[in-house]
Amino acid sequence: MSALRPLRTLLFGGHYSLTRFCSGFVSRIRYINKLKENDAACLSALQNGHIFLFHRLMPLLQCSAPETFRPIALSYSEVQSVLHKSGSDGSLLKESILIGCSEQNHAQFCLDVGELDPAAILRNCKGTFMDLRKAFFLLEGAEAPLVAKAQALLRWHQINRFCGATGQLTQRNQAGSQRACSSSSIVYYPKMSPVVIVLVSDGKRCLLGRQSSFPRGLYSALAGFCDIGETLEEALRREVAEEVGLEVQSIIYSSSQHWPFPNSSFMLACHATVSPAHSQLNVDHLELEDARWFTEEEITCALQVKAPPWRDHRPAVWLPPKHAVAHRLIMEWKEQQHSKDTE
Ligand SMILES: NC(=O)c1ccc[n+]([C@@H]2O[C@H](COP(=O)([O-])OP(=O)(O)OC[C@H]3O[C@@H](n4cnc5c(N)ncnc54)[C@H](O)[C@@H]3O)[C@@H](O)[C@H]2O)c1
Ligand SMILES: [Mg+2]
Repeated sequence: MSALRPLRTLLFGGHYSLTRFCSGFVSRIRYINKLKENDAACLSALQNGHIFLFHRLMPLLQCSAPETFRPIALSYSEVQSVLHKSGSDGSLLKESILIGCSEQNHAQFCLDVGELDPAAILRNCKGTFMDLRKAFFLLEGAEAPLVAKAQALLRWHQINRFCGATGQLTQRNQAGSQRACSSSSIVYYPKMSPVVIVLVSDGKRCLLGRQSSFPRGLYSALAGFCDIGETLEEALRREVAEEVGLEVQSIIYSSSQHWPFPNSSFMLACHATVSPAHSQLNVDHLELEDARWFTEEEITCALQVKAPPWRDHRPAVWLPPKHAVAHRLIMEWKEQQHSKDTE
């Protein structure tokens, strides 16, 4: 990395306040770790914990304010009652997966009730099952990553039921933090694919691109999966060269994010610069439908569009919503431009 940021920002990416790391944090982390290692302790925590329901990977949400939704935390006995009333014997509850621990020290779990009739479930508890692509942007700040993590873990268990070496069924531990094959002794852990995401600047403008699969008018920072054996910096330089034909001069790390779409990426977000004399784009149209330089004024204007825009509102350009790390990169760049202007 060409520049170091203050240690707190580097470690916590600015997403957390320091108060979160005072008393209670260490004990919560150790408690979660214990539940991952001790099946009996995890089962007992489940009986006193909070459970978030999903149906075929769609979270159960309740409307808390106009255009704002919250996941519903149910107790063990509430879920037991919902399952019984929906025609299940309740044994499904043991398939709950540990996702965290609340600040009030309640272990948090998720459970996919995809084999039951959703209408029967919803008759017995308030709320609605919503596609995560829609739900993610309607959730409050702290709850969106928790729901995304829960869905990622549920998906991982659904598609990793068999051992790649023996073809045998794998067995999960009670927390759902791993699956093991008794024949090969291979232990599988949930995975994220590292992706570099970069906001390139030529000093005055920033570079955004769009894929043809993006919703109309959406422009974002350049992104790409890291190849095996690459460093973050190598992946970033390669992606920028591949997608827009530019050579970056400097790289500054910003922050990171788990991104659930389409399948658990670990987004590593950076700023990079190119020389204004070498900022002519040569876009690879197999990868990107379009890439363009945007001025600060154009960014300010695009940020005024509510993201995602209403279906009948078709803005020419709009930017990733606040939960996306691309949004954070754009805001940081804008702030930096502003501080340059006032220097
Ligand atoms: N959170 C955000 O702000 C944000 C913003 C932009 C993009 N993203 C995410 O970044 C991810 C990567 O961006 P991209 O699509 O431009 O990547 P990309 O430029 O690397 O192109 C995707 C292609 O890379 C290949 N690939 C290589 N390794 C892969 C792997 N491990 N998994 C899947 N495909 C792999 C596939 O052929 C795929 O079609 C996307 O999943 C997107 O959702 C997140
Ligand atoms: Mg890309």
